[in-house]
Amino acid sequence: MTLSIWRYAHFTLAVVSSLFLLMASITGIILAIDAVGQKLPQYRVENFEEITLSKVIPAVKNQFLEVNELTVDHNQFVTVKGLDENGEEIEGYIDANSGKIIGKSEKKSEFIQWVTSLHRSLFLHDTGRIIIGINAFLLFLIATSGTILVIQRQKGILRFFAKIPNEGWNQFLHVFTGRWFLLPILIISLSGTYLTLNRFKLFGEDKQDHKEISFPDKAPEQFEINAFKTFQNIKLSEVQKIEFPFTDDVEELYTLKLHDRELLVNQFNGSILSEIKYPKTVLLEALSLDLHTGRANSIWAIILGISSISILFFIYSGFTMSWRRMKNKIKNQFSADESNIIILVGSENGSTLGFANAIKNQLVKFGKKVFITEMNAVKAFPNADQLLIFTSTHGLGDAPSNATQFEKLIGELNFFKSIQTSVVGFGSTNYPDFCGYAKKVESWLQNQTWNQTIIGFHTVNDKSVNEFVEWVKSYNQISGTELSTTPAQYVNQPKALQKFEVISKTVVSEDCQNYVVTLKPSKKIKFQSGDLLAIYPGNEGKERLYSIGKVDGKIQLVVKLHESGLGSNYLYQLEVGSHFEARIVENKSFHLPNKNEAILIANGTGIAPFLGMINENSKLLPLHLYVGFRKETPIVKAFKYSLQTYLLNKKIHDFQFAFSREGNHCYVTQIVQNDAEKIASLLQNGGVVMICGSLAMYKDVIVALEQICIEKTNYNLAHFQANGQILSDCY
Ligand SMILES: Cc1cc2nc3c(=O)[nH]c(=O)nc-3n(C[C@H](O)[C@H](O)[C@H](O)COP(=O)(O)O)c2cc1C
Repeated sequence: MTLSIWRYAHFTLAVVSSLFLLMASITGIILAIDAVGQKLPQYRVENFEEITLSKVIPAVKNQFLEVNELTVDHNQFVTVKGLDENGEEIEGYIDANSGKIIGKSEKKSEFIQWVTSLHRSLFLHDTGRIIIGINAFLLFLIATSGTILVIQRQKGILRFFAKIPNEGWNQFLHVFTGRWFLLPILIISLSGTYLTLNRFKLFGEDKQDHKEISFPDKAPEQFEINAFKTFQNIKLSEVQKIEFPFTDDVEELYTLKLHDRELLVNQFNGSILSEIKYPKTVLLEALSLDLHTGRANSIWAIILGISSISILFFIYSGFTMSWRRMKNKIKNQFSADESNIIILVGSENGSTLGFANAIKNQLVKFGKKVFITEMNAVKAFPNADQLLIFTSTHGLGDAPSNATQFEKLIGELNFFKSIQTSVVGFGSTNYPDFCGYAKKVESWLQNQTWNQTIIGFHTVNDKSVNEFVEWVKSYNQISGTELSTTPAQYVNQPKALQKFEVISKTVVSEDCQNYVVTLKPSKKIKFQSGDLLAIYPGNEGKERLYSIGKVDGKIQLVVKLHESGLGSNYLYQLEVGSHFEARIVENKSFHLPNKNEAILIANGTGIAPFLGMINENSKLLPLHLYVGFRKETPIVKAFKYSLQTYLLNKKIHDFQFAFSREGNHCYVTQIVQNDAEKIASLLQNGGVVMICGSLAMYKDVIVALEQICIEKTNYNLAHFQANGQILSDCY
């Protein structure tokens, strides 16, 4: 809970100030580069730190007819203003040892002036300065709340720089840069805030005036300037500016503006006539300017520039993470009180909620009354029969922030009837206590009188969809539901889409609603038969997946046109030659193992990946295809025709068709059963069985295979499943 408060604070502050921070970072990078660039022409003298005014002032006076002022800038370059021997006005950098001009003083370019003005005040004068000042302070708060989040995440200040487990590129980037750039960002934000406050004199101004000086009527004797004690004691490095006396009038003085004080010095004997010390606010302002602009030190200027770049990274990675978190929201079609299945979710960053939502949506489609909520909202749901708990682990074996109250609440509640439960732990083996919190949840449930565990504790490492599908399969078996066991169904984050061209498409008939569509990716991409093509029809963000057969390097899909099918209608209405966007989803668990004999079992459109696998079988592995259709329609005849060609090329060893409405009047399960001996020996010799098509067919085939295993091998089907010899992609 506390974590959430800091996270909300961090996020809200970032949202409020992001546009300003974006502008301030980009202009800050430019100004940092300028600050480094300014130091490149070297007008700084070697002995800058040692040389005193008793050397510099006579040297300068020697070179010019008249000297008005001498300034020393933050680059330690000395500029003189005055008149040359010809009485011409002159302004330039000098060598402080000789007083000679060594370079022309240059004004800042218009571009840099423009950027500076945007950075400081958004061209809005005082109003702009206030806005920028507020944002500098917000940056300070963001950095502070971010530090607290890193400390909480790393479990203590002492572990601040401990290894960051890999939780995705964005999170890694955010935490990594956060730890290294925290200090410069705090300095940038505090100095920026101070400069604004000081500009509006919010710290008061206790600047003194010089005291009244009484001058003699007659000018005293002129001593040698290099003998002035005052000038001998002041180094050039202490000076900001020297204003020279205009004439040899007795009231004309040297005004020495040093870093910490201002002196009025007698031009005849060097005595100090008045001295005022600058107030602390002025000293702090100079320090803030040095720290905020990097003007005094090029290494610091480079650090400031890199820190500004890091702020851009923060904005990008922070918003990407938050978007992912928010994307997986809780939405319910049924109320808590009317629902029979309750899904409780413990999730910090939203990925577990993504898995839970995928299950909820499917169960609702199958007509179940399901309610999904966070674990902290657990209660004695009046109509609940089943409690599915999906939880991640955070900290070091701790609860995610929306599950922190669960232990207390579950200890207090009673359903007064038996409730079926199943716990799935989401975690990462990068952490010492893998799924530690989920394990605790499982043990708390075991202590409840009402608990009836229906599936043993399952874990999912690193958001692995394949591991999650194992739980889905167990759930399907126990509950009799037909939730999708296609891993890609649970992939949470759609990646960048690619363009595909429609190369050819067959037409459907009254007899046959299946059609074949061939596609070519616009750019070269890697894919293979058994992968999936995800399409997004109707711009509604809905995803539809189709099994790919790679035939002659192109994507071949076999699709059944459903009357109100979103995906099948979308693909069917695409013209040959037109383009559309989709993405390939790698489906490693349904790739043809490239050294084994294989039995391929399909019904209907499930033939698609197998046609591709056979086409690609350049190693001439012995492949046996069993496929079921209703009737021998023209499209099925075309499949048969190409299979006969593959037979001649030895790309397939044999194939059998089952027709449920004509011919041999049987289902594919039956032709599988007929070949029990062959299947048993293939499995015992390490071969694989791949199944693609409807879930109903899958269930029947699995029963048939179970029987074959028991009767004809020394093992049950689970043995071959565990060996990775039974692969499926059914829907
Ligand atoms: C700060 C932090 C601490 C974590 N601690 C653990 C842990 O102790 N044990 C574990 O198995 N996984 C740990 N994880 C991994 C997460 O549980 C895992 O990535 C999970 O899939 C995240 O789910 P969520 O996005 O729903 O929060 C941690 C992750 C983070 C970011």
